[in-house]
Amino acid sequence: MIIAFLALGAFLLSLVVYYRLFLHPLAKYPGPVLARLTDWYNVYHCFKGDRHIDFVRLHNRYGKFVRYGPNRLSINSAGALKSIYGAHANTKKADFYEAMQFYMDIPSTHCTVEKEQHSRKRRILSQAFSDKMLYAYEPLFVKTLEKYLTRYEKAGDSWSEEYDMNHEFSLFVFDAMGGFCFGEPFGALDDPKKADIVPPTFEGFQGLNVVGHMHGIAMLHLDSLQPRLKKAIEDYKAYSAQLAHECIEKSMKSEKKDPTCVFDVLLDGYKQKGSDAPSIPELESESSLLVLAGSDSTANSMSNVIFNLLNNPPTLARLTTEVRSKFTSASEIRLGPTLNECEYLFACIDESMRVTPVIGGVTQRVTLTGGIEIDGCHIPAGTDVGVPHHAIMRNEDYFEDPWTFEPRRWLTSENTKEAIRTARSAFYPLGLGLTECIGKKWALIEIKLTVARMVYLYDLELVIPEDQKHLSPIDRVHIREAEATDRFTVGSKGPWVRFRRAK
Ligand code: HEM
Repeated sequence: MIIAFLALGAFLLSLVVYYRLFLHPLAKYPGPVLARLTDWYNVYHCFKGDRHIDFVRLHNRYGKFVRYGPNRLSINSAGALKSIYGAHANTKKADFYEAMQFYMDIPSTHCTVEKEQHSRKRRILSQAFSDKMLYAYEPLFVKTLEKYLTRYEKAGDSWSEEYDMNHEFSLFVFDAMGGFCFGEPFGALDDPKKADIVPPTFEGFQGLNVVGHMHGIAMLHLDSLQPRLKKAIEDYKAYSAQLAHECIEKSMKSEKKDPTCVFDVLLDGYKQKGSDAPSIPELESESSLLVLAGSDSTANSMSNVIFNLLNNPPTLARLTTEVRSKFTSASEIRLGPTLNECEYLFACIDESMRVTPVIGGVTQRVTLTGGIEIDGCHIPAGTDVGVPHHAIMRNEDYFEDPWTFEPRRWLTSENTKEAIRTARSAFYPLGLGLTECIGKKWALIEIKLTVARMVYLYDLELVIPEDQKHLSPIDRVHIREAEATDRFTVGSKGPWVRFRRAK
């Protein structure tokens, strides 16, 4: 009897193997055999946290189209960006995003898959991200930034101790997100324990990346084998719900007329009780999304900018000259025309987001009825598709010397219009279309103000480990990337930096 069962099992398994390798609609696309057979390939790399590197490896080996799961395609081309994420793309978010349903009662905007529901949630959220509101949030951000930058004052004219900039920016951005979302910094700069919720939450999210690729893991409760996943997400859910509640209570009692943080705007919508008004559980869900979506991505982007600048001293020198010549005091560095004239600053930030992107893997979409065309290939309905951030932004079809940090590639005065247009067509750090990063303008404001003030006030020196001193800047990028962990956003370590008062 047992032998009959085993034989039947082996027969069915061989049918699945045969179908997936030879008859499946994606059978003609190349990829590792294991990935063409099973999503355990993805589960393994999500656990390992190296998807950002793996997609680069896969595309180097297999070319533009890679089948990285039985029903998943990664496509390394600008044409794919448009077909998959463009405003009129015949796609929606893939069921990867529904993994959150196992842990949260109400999906946030980011995890809402159905297009209509997503656009309703996004409409509500976007009121808080208008240009007018971003100006209203700036004063509190600047206050937090000023406080943060005093940390390095004590060094005076000699070099300070070394600081781990990833840790430094994590504390600062977490505080800034408190102000941005709830009108009050969380206090992590004074008491780093206040940010203790952050590291386990990101470990939890690495687990969520795993479940996203194989819902069966949560359905069969195998996720309890990774206790940190459930516990971290539950702790974070309780934490963010409490933040939302405190903010709602405060706002109900407050006489404040003009909104000064995201929650003020969302609560205005709630109080008006219109047909589109968000409910309290929805507000809680959005609050959990915003703090997370805005913290790790921005802190890592900031530490990457500082790493790239210090890893390429001539770029730091040029940026320092630009910033110190445009402003006569750090307090002048605010939003406005003078900041907008700092074109090299903007180019450095774009270039850093290109050469060291902070979103790993691919952001997955599924093709709808009728499928889509990508670069002349028909992709059938129901296929999970995406463009890998780390591969496309280092693709030499779009970027000359793709691994070199070269901000001049973005300057119209120093590159041809054609080269810039080609580079822009594959530039994708903040997403695209109707699901692009809703916080993108705010993120760029935070990074610009922070980097400009930092290089205005301080000279910075990179602490290079002894065994890396002989390496080229590009080698150091590879090392940084290999040491980073992809848990949807890519968390890097360092750089370690010394400060002294600007000379
Ligand atoms: C440099 C920092 C940032 C980067 C690189 C970044 C990148 C991205 C990307 C690529 C997406 C699309 C993700 C996907 O399709 O799954 C996204 C979505 C999102 N981001 Fe950001 N982000 C950053 C900062 C922020 C900030 C500061 C906020 C808010 C305060 C924010 C809020 C969001 C939200 C709410 C979504 C979901 C949008 C939707 O589903 O419609 N992000 N972000």
